[in-house]
Amino acid sequence: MTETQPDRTGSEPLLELSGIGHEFGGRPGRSGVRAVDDITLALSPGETVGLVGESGCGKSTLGRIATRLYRPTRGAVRFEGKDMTHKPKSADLKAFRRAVQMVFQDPNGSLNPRLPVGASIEEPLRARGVARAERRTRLAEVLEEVGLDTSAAARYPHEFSGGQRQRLALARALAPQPSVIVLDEPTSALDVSIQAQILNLLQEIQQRDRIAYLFISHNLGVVRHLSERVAVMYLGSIVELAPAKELFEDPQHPYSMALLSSVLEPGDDGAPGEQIVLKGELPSPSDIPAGCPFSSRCWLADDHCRSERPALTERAPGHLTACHKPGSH
Ligand SMILES: Nc1ncnc2c1ncn2[C@@H]1O[C@H](COP(=O)(O)OP(=O)(O)OP(=O)(O)O)[C@@H](O)[C@H]1O
Repeated sequence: MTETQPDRTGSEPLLELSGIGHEFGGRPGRSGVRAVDDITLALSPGETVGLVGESGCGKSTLGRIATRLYRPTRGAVRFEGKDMTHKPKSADLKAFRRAVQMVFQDPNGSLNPRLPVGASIEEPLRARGVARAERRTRLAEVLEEVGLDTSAAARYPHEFSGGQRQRLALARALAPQPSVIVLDEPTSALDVSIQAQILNLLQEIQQRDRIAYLFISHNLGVVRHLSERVAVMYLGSIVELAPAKELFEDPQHPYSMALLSSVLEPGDDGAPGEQIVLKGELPSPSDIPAGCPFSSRCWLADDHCRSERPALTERAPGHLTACHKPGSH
């Protein structure tokens, strides 16, 4: 799709993904798993964009492409207007790697079990040649920012609880003073009460430092609470992108309606909303249906839907839907 993404703040987007496609295991003459298919999405300073969709729809792959942990098979990642995909200048790529960080569901991936956590948090700074004294100052600052005592730096990962370890992973991501953090299910492995603490912390940090978040989560309630905009993914594509409130109150794509029906609030009459149970299996990403990818499970689908893929189109300000029959029930 080619639409320019609406910008909440009116400022230049910080991070732009345009026409991103990604295949795993493709070989010349043989297509592989199409994990991400033609995604365009932009993040502005200080905003949170939620990314939701069933397991396997490509959320993590897109998150990894946004941080350039993966190089996309197609399309471009731009940071502050500069292309980071096709032979970027090494100074630009270095600035990008500092400014765009990722926090994973499992904090253990960011913390070396054999090193005191302070060393793991300082590591991204050391890699950039930041002097020792400055690293130490920054380490103390980020530990304080995530609500831990500076004495934590000398202890080892196994000495901390799961919630504390996620605070430490966040401290490591914050150390280089990023402007974007991709959060991939950052609280899913934690107890509910600890989840709330980490989510509050993320909000505090964002308000203070104006960091943009790409927030990947299965927890629709949390996504609604944290995000300004939400993108709904199905089989590697964005099928709907809208301001969070609008999406949750009035989803236009049948897939969004089904997905969000699990968290519907009671209607005006107090009766619970109707839950939509999708029929059929999620197709394999290596065998995406012709026409609309959702047509094989959509109760509204007709021949047109099965033959022509609907483009993601802006139908109301900031509200884009890829459906031939948006808003139909
Ligand atoms: N390294 C890989 N090699 C091959 N296929 C992969 C790889 N990583 C992901 N995939 C496939 O790409 C598709 C998208 O996976 P991805 O992990 O991005 O989805 P997801 O929406 O993040 O899922 P979940 O919510 O379960 O984390 C899936 O079909 C998955 O099996």
